[in-house]
Amino acid sequence: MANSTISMTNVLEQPAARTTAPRTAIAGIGGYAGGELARLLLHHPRLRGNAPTLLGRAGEPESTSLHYLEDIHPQLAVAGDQHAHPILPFSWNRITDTGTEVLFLATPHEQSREWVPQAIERGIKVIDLSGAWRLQHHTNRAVYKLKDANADHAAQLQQEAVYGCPELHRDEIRNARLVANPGCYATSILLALAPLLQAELVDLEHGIICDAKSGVSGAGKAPTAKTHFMHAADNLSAYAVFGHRHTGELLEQLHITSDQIQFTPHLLPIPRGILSTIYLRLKTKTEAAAITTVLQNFYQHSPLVRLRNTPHLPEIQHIVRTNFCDLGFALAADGNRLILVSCLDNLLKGASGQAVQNLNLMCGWNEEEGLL
Ligand SMILES: NC(=O)C1=CN([C@@H]2O[C@H](COP(=O)(O)OP(=O)(O)OC[C@H]3O[C@@H](n4cnc5c(N)ncnc54)[C@H](OP(=O)(O)O)[C@@H]3O)[C@@H](O)[C@H]2O)C=CC1
Ligand SMILES: CC(=O)N[C@@H](CCC(=O)OP(=O)(O)O)C(=O)O
Repeated sequence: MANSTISMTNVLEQPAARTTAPRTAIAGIGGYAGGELARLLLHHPRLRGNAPTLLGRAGEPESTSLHYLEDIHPQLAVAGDQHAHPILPFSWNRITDTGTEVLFLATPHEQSREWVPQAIERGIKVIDLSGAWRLQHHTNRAVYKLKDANADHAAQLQQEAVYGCPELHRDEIRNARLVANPGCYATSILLALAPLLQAELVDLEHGIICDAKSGVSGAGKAPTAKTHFMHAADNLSAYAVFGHRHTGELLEQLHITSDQIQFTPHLLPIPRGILSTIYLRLKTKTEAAAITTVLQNFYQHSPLVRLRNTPHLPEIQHIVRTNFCDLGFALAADGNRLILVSCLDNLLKGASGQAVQNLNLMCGWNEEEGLL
């Protein structure tokens, strides 16, 4: 996909909407993203009476005490029923016995890399929230140090994997067997930049700077020295400078080179939310109204992208616990220097909400169903 052909796959042929909902399953249910996925699927209007199968790690003994969703994610408890949603150990027999048609993997990259081929072999579609299948170029993927049991099969599947950003790849997602859900930072930056690059407005000679900040849940539930309260609280720190693994997603999806973009993530002392501030120069002096028109046209059929009217800019408090990405911009008086601000909830539009948006597309439903 060249810059000039970043697709606005908005209103092209839709497959017939499924009238019967697919059976779904979630692996990695104990994690932050898995918990949000469970919440969204349990309340999805198309999945009433058709709850997802909730899966823990493989081989867990059936008798451990944490066997109900309510135990791990008490916010999802049902009044009067402490055992509404059992969690089962992951097993392929269980997945096939329950008739699972779509498997969500909210698991670490290495585990997703291993399980995706096994699911596809069984005729099960996968929406993978990890980074395992997002990158087509092996040089970009090398950062994950992934190992494949069958390298040829993995290479074929890799080519088939669709990058699950609905605003960029709607049509491909509708017909996909394997959707690689985007990274959270990558989603926020891609949604801001794609319209302007498609319109060929950006002066790439001057380069683009992406200064992004994320809440701590982006790092998952296992605490580390960096995410420990004593390090993260009352603090703001840059990390993975010139080396964050989402850079590859930006390069591949925007068709730019590493010398044309600099991306620095920061850890914000809040639980969730990402704010990306993106600095660039335009090729020619441009009116703010022209930028607005480019964004409005690009997102006219994208119900989960909200454009803020200049001079208002997106803020984390307006997107937390929503499935939206909010976009806004400010143009300098010279008509040349542009600052874009993009904001989303890393666990929702940056992960689980986007995964459900992809499920909706795969089922021929409106992409915002269950997400507003
Ligand atoms: N957090 C975020 O903002 C985002 C996360 N993602 C991606 O989504 C995925 C899940 O992230 P997140 O929820 O934050 O991570 P968490 O660390 O919070 O949860 C990971 C889950 O995976 C389970 N798990 C770990 N190892 C295995 C294994 N070998 N087999 C089966 N299950 C395993 C854990 O089990 P247990 O409960 O037993 O520990 C846990 O339930 C990751 O790939 C992450 O990169 C993507 C976008 C944003
Ligand atoms: C704050 C924080 O640590 N954020 C995570 C990104 C979360 C994300 O999008 O995850 P994946 O690409 O792993 O799926 C990080 O920078 O590694």
